[in-house]
Amino acid sequence: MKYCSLDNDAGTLYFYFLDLEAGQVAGMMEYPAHLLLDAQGAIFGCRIDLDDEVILSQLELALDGPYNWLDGQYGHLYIRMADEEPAEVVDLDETAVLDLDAGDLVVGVELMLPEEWRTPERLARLAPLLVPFDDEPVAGEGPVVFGPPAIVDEAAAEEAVPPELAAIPPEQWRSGFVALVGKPNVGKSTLLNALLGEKVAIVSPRPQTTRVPVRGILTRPGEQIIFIDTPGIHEPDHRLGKLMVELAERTLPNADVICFMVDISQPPSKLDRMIAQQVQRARGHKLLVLNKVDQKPRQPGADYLPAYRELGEWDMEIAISAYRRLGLAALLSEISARLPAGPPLYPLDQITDQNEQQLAAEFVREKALFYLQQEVPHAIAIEVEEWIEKETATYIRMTINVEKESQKGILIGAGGGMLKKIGSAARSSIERMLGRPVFLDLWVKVRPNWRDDPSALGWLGYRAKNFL
Ligand SMILES: Nc1nc2c(ncn2[C@@H]2O[C@H](COP(=O)(O)OP(=O)(O)OP(=O)(O)O)[C@@H](O)[C@H]2O)c(=O)[nH]1
Repeated sequence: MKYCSLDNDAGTLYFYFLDLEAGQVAGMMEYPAHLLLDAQGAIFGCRIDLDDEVILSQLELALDGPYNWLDGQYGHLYIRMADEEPAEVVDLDETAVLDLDAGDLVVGVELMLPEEWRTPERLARLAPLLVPFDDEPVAGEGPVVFGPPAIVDEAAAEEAVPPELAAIPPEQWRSGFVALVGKPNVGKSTLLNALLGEKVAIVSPRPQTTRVPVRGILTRPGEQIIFIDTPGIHEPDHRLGKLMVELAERTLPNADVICFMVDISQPPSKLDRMIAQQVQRARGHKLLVLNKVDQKPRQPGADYLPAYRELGEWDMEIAISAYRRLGLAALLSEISARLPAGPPLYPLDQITDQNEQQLAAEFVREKALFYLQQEVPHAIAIEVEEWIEKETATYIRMTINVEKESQKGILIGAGGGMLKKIGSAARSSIERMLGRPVFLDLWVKVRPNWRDDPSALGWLGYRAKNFL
């Protein structure tokens, strides 16, 4: 836990897991909560009873504290000031709210605390982390007001282009394309989402998550940066892989700035060397982006920076953690300084080139990548068959294509359990995106060998011309 804060008017106790800035909370989930009390009756933490809609990777920050832990058997998340057994566990009548950022990470917890629990004695154990509650937060200065989740405001936000942007004449703008390239799994999609503050690209711990280029558009006064998150460049072993690599490579010639992303916690590999050479041949400005600085080097004490530097000539090198949002302002200002003059290329309020249906299908693939092992999630392609806006919910029917009967069995799982798990996690992400309830109907079909079948790739939308 990084801070806590008490809003006495609302009767809410906040636990924060990182330095939040206003507007960073994009979604919420609610779960039963309990207070953990010591022998003096002081609160030293809480227990939140999760279900399997919350997936482990969402809890990375919440579990970062030295005494926080997840009892996986029961889904109990403990947020604690010390490693001690509670003298008493008190049920709270109101559910706790988990605050999620745009990447679906749990960044804070809100507990509705009845007045008798808001006394200095009850809060004494939290005092070292307690900062004053501030309803006019200053960016970077600690606690924020957790306003309504972003989805509530989405419709209004979509309509309104801030007048200060609309008033800037086209000749005063700068705009350009910024390619995020690198081998699989270095954090390109995580960086895109972090820079935009919205989830437009799915992320998973498995390589080759991104299949086609995804554009994310960042518009600030006088400048529009169009980021292109590319599939990780790798040695392909089927037609889909070849297309992924081709699409990634084709973004290089037209990019004004190329961010060559590497994982600084590991030494450069053959793939890093090969991609660096391709980047060197491109005309755009070349930034060496060293991601995952938060992670310890693979060999204790090793410094891989000189080896990465040697891979080419770089305009600039920048160390970041996309995951922890470190170094992003510096990266943005380096990109910004290299943008050519030119009018905005996309509408000022557009943030991605993907529509809601494509994103919804990607959320299903993301959850499959998370829950399924080995090759199965890579053999998945998703089609949206039906999308109907009903009065109380959006009805969505999707088909999940796999390549083999055995994969179908694994995807469905015993008693349908796996499909249910994937569906329920995906539904919750889609609901957050749409800001309304969703009924998600998932079907599974076997399409033998679709990743090597040109016509199947075509009708599944994996065609080069769709992305040029
Ligand atoms: N520790 C740490 N992990 C990170 C960081 N950035 C990304 N990751 C993790 O690295 C994994 C891969 O991230 P992605 O953003 O999917 O990587 P990618 O480069 O887009 O991957 P492909 O789609 O395979 O090309 C995920 O588990 C991320 O959570 C970081 O700064 N620090």
